[in-house]
Amino acid sequence: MVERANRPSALASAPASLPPQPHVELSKDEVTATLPDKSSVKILLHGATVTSWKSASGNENLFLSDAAVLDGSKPVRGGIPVVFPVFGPPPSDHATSKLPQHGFARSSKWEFLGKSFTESSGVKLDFGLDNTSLGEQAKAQWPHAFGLQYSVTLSPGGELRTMLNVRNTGDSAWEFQTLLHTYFRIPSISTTAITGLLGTEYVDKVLNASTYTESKTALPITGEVDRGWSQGYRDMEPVD
Ligand SMILES: O=P(O)(O)OC[C@H]1O[C@@H](O)[C@H](O)[C@@H](O)[C@@H]1O
Repeated sequence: MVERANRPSALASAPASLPPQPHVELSKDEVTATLPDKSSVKILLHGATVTSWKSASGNENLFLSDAAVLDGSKPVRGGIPVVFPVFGPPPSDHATSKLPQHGFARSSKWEFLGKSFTESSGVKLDFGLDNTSLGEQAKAQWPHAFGLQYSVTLSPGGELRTMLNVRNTGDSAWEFQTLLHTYFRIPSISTTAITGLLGTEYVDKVLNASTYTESKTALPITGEVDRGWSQGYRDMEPVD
């Protein structure tokens, strides 16, 4: 055998093992992703509702009612319901008027479009819903062509990002409202207050839907509160 002058050197040996990867599990009804640091997220295909978001310590960040129904027969009470194409009860003189409160996205079965690993060693889970996959009732109540893509990204350290992309895939314009209606879990309601609302106007649904101006720097929650703040929030954050 003749020895070649420019014989390629042997490839550097592959690392013994890859660093730990995010683990994604898909069942008939839900998708669960767990990162190597043990932070995790769980999404029900019904409504693409995030029902659990845990930090690496195992701490749950979302509230899910003990009475929540997860079999697809009702919207989920808790987690992050996706509100589309109308928020609240639809106005009677609007194209959404026949829809149920908060629209149909939270009551529809979404498709899991796939997972991708992010540069920061996190994982992005994509879900889709379009008019062709809606139930007959919803199609009749809101006959527009649309495509929704909802991305839920979990990053090391347990940071969660959610992004909803709305496309009009038809020929005529339509109006919509949307909201990621997040239910945060808090350690104790009696030690929680909301800051950043001083001077802003709100509609109080508990008090005949009248409009008021917030007069407190830190708003404690001492009873039932159901309010919609229509102005921009200023550094709003719950404190305890
Ligand atoms: O009971 P639903 O339809 O899930 O809505 C939950 C809540 O949604 C909020 O946006 C409304 O202000 C509340 O009045 C309502 O209770």
